[in-house]
Amino acid sequence: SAMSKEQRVLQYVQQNASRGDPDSVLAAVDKFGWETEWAMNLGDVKGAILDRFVKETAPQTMLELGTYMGYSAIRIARLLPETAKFMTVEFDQENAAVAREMIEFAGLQNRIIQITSDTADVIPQLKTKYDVETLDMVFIDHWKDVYVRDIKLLETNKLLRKGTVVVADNIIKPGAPEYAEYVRTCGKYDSTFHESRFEYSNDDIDGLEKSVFRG
Ligand SMILES: Cc1ncccc1-c1cc(O)c2nc[nH]c(=O)c2c1
Ligand SMILES: [Mg+2]
Repeated sequence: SAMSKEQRVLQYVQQNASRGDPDSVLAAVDKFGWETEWAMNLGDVKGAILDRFVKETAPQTMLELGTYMGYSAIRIARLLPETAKFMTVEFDQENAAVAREMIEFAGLQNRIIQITSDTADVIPQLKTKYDVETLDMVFIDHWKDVYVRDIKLLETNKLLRKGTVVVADNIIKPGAPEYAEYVRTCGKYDSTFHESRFEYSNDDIDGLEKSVFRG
């Protein structure tokens, strides 16, 4: 059967990037996104903002909700030390399969723990099954309608500590208004909005919310 868009991006990466070179993989995905087919990767513009947050935080324990094709997982993992523990969770099996190959091509499979499951099931298991004490950083980029559900799950499962940095994509497009309202008004976070551009767009606005847990 015909390839999916995600498989077309993976093929383009395998034919145009250098194996074991994460930056060349990111560049190939972004070139495809700008020039050939739009896809919901974080992208180069918002990606540069996330890079800065990851470098500033230097997390030893990191969680990503929403792997998709693995673009942001590669973006994050390329900045982490070998000793860091980084888990990424994806519900869709087909996307997870593409991500696994993309991450392997980038040579980062030893630095990323890929979990194919529902985040609502994984979050309560992180302490027992994945030996997590607390998280230093979280990147939320799965489905806007479950952002609030999942950050509350992180809270009730005692996975956040004073200073944990939670970053969320798509605050403007498609928009996560309930999430923005929650983190900005619940009193548990110091939250800032970082305006940017929607992925592979010169015109559309989007942005990342960065919320530091007060403990
Ligand atoms: C797909 C789409 N169409 C129009 C507007 C925005 C989106 C869009 C963009 C993203 O960055 C997404 N990230 C994670 N999960 C999503 O569902 C998602 C959806
Ligand atoms: Mg997104």
